[in-house]
Amino acid sequence: MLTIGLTGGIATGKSTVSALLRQAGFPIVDADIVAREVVEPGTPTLEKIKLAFGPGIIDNGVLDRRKLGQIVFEDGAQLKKLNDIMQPAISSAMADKINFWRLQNVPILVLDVPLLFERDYDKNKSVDKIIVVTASKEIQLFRLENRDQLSNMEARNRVKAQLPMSQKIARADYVIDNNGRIEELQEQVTVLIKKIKEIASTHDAK
Ligand SMILES: CC(C)(COP(=O)(O)OP(=O)(O)OC[C@H]1O[C@@H](n2cnc3c(N)ncnc32)[C@H](O)[C@@H]1O)[C@@H](O)C(=O)NCCC(=O)NCCS
Ligand SMILES: Nc1ncnc2c1ncn2[C@@H]1O[C@H](COP(=O)(O)OP(=O)(O)OP(=O)(O)O)[C@@H](O)[C@H]1O
Repeated sequence: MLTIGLTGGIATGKSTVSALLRQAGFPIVDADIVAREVVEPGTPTLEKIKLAFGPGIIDNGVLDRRKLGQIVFEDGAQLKKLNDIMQPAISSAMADKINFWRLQNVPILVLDVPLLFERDYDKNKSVDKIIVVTASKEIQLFRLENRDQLSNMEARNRVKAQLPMSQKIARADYVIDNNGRIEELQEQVTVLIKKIKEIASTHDAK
């Protein structure tokens, strides 16, 4: 199985690329979805978050993501506290999902992981090739503010919580430039899909 890591800066367009790869028939494991699943009502991870951040963070049994986001992205110590709780649960659920697809004998698997480098997916041989989706800081902030209804400062804090884009680009096998129109993004993804299929056809079964 050829495992492709898909990452980039926040709001640079990973989910948009991921949707195109899914349309091409590639199975996807999405770390943002996993991160939501592990805090569903009644989970032990949600209970830990309640203990750490107080009962006000839960509304009718459901995690108040907006409130928690406001707390953690403006205070590094709070973000670390959340990461320490979430990381083991996310990493174990990710491993289960990857294993599921391995057992299905799929030739290609895409891991959509915003924090791929921050969580060392590149170091422990979890991925064979890495795609980084990039956009200028201005475009990134503009898309983030609009998509998540954040102030400029809130958006900047979220960008700052991740490894700088230049370091992600330096560690990429393929870089997708998403500064332009969606059509231009689609063209780059089409070329990449062809390349990935070629590599998968010669990749050793693992
Ligand atoms: C703080 C939370 C509740 C805010 O929820 P919200 O719905 O506003 O954002 P969402 O989860 O959709 O994440 C949006 C983007 O924020 C970035 N992001 C999320 N968590 C983190 C983090 N811990 N550090 C840096 N960036 C992060 C990612 O680029 C992600 O794609 C949520 O992001 C969360 O639970 N984060 C911790 C879990 C985690 O590490 N997720 C990333 C998986 S790789
Ligand atoms: N080429 C583009 N032109 C205009 N808008 C775009 C383009 N690409 C993506 N967008 C929009 O920008 C926003 C961010 O894109 P997307 O959600 O795909 O980013 P992401 O990298 O997955 O973000 P996150 O890190 O938060 O998961 C979305 O609202 C999306 O519709």
